[in-house]
This record gives sequence, structure tokens and C-alpha cells, in this order.
Amino acid sequence: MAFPVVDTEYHKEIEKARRDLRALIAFNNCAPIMLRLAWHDAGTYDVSTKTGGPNGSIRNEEEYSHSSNNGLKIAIDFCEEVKAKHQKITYADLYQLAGVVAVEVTGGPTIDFVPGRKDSDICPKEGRLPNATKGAPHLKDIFYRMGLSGKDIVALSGGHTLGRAHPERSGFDGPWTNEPLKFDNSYFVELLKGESEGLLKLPTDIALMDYPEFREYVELYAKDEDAFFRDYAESHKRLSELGFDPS
Ligand code: HEM
Ligand SMILES: N=NC(=O)c1ccncc1
Repeated sequence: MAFPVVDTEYHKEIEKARRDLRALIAFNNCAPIMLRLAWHDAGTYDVSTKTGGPNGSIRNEEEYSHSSNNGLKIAIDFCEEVKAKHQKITYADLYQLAGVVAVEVTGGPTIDFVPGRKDSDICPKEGRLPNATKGAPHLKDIFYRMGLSGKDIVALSGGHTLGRAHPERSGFDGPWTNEPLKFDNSYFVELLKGESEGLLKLPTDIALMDYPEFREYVELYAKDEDAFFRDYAESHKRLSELGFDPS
């Protein structure tokens, strides 16, 4: 598929879609699953083969039916409502815009969004996203394969400040924080607190404290929300542009 022509008209469509996404996310209270959709479309990127990444391929049943994507058809269908009104926008751009808006409308940092991603129908094989039951070495394998850093791993894991796990989707259950619709640094505060009744910590969440070079960021973000917001915005933009040259 071809790259979109990112002219004044395309930019205008993006801003209209941004407004529509704000309304849709507010009406459906669906910020968490929209952020998860954006991350799952982008997180398949392989920097060595330059395959996968934020290219809209997750809209294909071959990919959204992967067990790691359980539940994401809900977000894909939400996005179809916006796509129907803004046909020129690629799915690749729309899904990443949805993730940026989801963070913004829940009180998180503004994330710079540059449009121009092209769509692909080539679906990566299952297994490129992290397995929640594994530990820190696995996180390094998965995120380094994307071309991201240890700091990106910790900052992006802060995305779990939003939403919850659902037993019928992943087998895990519950929110990570007491305000799952508020984007803040409470994920890191809770991580350092340890076990709390009713709050979830995945093995991969706990693994962020296994390596000193990860733990230093957990401790920084738990005490300095501005630092978390600054680093999260940078890492989220990087994730959303994997394999995409915005210039
Ligand atoms: C670091 C490795 C990661 C692992 C192992 C992981 C694993 C999971 C699992 C098992 C769930 C529960 C799914 C469900 O049952 O509905 C989940 C939910 C979620 N994840 Fe992750 N995740 C990771 C990283 C991320 C990143 C980088 C982001 C975004 C920047 C993210 C955003 C979310 C959100 C927002 C939800 C809640 C979705 C909802 O409420 O429907 N996760 N994650
Ligand atoms: N955010 N990540 C996820 O939702 C997830 C990642 C891998 N396997 C199941 C769920």
C-alpha cells in the first residue's frame, strides 16, 4: 500500500479525527483499550528486518485473533467509526492517533504526533509482543528487538496506569492503580509499595525492579511525575514511529 499524501487537507482530516476520537473515547470511556491497540500495532516492530510496527496490520483478523490481542477487536471497531468519517486517514495513523488522544484525555502528557504512516496487510506471526508471565531478560529481548531501550521499557510500562486486566482476555484480573482512568505516575508508586489488595502486578511489572538500570527509573518516576510524563511522551512517540521516518 502507498504512503498517504500528507498535505494541508490530510492535516485537517487528522485534526478533525483527533476531535472525533476525543468525543468517542469520552463517550465510551475506552481510553485504556485504545492505548493498548496503539501499542499492540506498533509493538510488533523488528528493527533488524524492518517488519511489523505501526502499520495498521492489526485490523486484519489474522493478527487481532492472536491471543495476545484478545479483546482488541473492541478498539478496532471503535476506530472504524472514525475511519468511516475520515477515509483518507490510514489505519496506521488512526490507531496511533487514538493512542495519543487516549493518553491526553486521561490527563497524561501531550505526545507529538506526526502523520504519514502507510498501511500494510502483512501480519507478523504471533510472539512479537511480550509475555506477561516472563521476567526482565524477556522484556529486554522484546523491546531491544523493536529498537527501544531499557528506559523506554520502564517509561512505557507506565501505560499500565490506565485500565485493567480481564480474565477472559489474558487470564489476569484487575487494575494496576486505584484510578484506572487517570493517566498519572501511580503505577510506579504502587509498584514500589508492593502487594495491595485488589491491585494487579504482572510478573513483567515486578521484573522492572530486577535490574538496577530499570529500578532507577521506577524510583524516579514514582517520586517525580513530571519526569515520568517527559520520558513517557518521548518513548510513546518513539514507539508510534518505529519504522516510520516522519521527516
Ligand atoms: C512491558 C510489557 C507488557 C506486558 C507483558 C503487558 C501485558 C498486559 C496484559 C496481560 C494486559 C491485560 C490485558 C487484558 O486482560 O485486558 C495488559 C493491559 C494493558 N496494557 Fe499492557 N503490557 C505491557 C506493556 C504495555 C505498554 C508498553 C502499554 C502502553 C504504552 C500497555 C498498555 C496497556 C493498557 C492500557 C492495558 C489495559 C487495557 C484495558 O483496560 O482494556 N501495556 N497489558
Ligand atoms: N499491553 N499488553 C497486553 O495487553 C498484552 C501483551 C501480551 N500478551 C497479552 C496482553
